[in-house]
Amino acid sequence: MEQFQRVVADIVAGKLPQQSDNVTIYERSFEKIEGSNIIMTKSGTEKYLVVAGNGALYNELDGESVGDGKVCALTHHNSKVLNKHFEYTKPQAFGTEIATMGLGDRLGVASPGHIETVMNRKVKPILAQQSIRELTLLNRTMTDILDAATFAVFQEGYKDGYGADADHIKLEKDIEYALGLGFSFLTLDCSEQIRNDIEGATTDDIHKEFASLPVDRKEYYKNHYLNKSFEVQGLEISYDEASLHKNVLVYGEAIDFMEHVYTEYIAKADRAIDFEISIDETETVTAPEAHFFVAEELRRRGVTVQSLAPRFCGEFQKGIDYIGDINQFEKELHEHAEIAKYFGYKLSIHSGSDKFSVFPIIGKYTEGLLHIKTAGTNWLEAVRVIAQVNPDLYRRMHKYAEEHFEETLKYYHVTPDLDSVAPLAKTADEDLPAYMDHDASRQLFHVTYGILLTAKSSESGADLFRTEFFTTLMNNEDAYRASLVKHIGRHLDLLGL
Ligand SMILES: O=C(O)[C@@H](O)[C@H](O)[C@H](O)C(=O)CO
Repeated sequence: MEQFQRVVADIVAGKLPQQSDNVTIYERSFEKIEGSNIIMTKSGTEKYLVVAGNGALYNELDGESVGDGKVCALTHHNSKVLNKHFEYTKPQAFGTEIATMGLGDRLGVASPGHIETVMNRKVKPILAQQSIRELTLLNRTMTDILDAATFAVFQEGYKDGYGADADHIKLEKDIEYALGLGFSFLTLDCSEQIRNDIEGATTDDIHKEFASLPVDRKEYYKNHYLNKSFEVQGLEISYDEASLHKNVLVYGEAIDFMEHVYTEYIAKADRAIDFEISIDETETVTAPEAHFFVAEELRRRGVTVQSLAPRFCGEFQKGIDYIGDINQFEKELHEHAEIAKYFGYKLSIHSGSDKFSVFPIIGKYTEGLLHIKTAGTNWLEAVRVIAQVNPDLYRRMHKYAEEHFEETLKYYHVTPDLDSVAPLAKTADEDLPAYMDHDASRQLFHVTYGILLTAKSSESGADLFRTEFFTTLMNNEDAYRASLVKHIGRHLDLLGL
């Protein structure tokens, strides 16, 4: 810890420490608060808070004494101390007044680049966003992602607000846990309650099942929807008996679940929560009239949502551009955007990474009433950096990903043409980064992140890639930051944000 002597001496004197060969100084983090001076630093590949003085902040941070100061690891305890003393390091809800972007960070090191990307733009960052699926595949916790966001915001001196999305939550215990941790955004995944089987049912079967519903339910739906017309910005929406019965059966249980969660958790929360309904991860494409039916039912039941994610026509596969008829997509996206505006919530786009061909359409019709989610693409930019600076590591990861790809298909729906991937053995080192520009190799890495970052040697039990991956990335932090600023910046430019 001797390398911190000068840093400590400088902040004891209230001076911004000078950069040195051994210690990187994150100048925007420097804070002087009630008798304590503090700054974020990095030595080697590890980051530390360096604090001096005699205030509460100094006394409450856990760290190793160096001179008249302390050098503090980025622990959960120290994250909560920062939250206590610096309000801007805590996540917040944004409502529907400004566009928001989910910037899922599977590594816990992307947020500084994300913060730089969104500065001075018409969008707020949801820096902490990981689904239960991602957390499970990476052996990470919700606390880990909140801590990573807290330290990144402090490091960057970013005081314009960020969010934390407990993403694709299905279980009430996870809702309680996430809200208790301080998450500001809850994405309720209703895929378990949506009746995909109705899609293939015969009209007679649908009528019979509808007829079996309680009389009062049937009367309610008939009175409010049957042969009724709703006009949404020129879009005429109506429900005959067949379409009403189908929507009631497909979405009825899901809407009950949404109402329950809103009533029991969101409405009772002690702070504003951005509540998102996710019906995107289902086989059933959300027709505009189905979107309206769900939204109108939520309105009738007094449920307020800040965003809703339909399942769009075509395919929003991970890490690659839109697949489908762009003209049909434009027609339906326009209708979905008008429905969202009619009810006053943001249209949410999941798997929003890399959908460059449809971003102008999305930006045109949502007009900023938009939430767009990315995650895996930020991991792929890290893989790109590895390919650039550590070709041997890239080659070993690429080979392992190819060997284990099939295992990921139980978690993700991707259909890469792996035969189109250039043979690794025939690819020169300088051409390795180009794999991140090819759809199939992008998807190969996109969905094998968990396998790669938790892979262990069968002999020694040591991790195969993780340690070297993070060491390489932390030794090339600026390259990763620049890659994110360029790639996510391209997303926002095309969205008009
Ligand atoms: O991979 C995941 O589970 C998440 O990134 C999830 O897909 C997220 O909701 C998303 O859509 C990010 O693009």
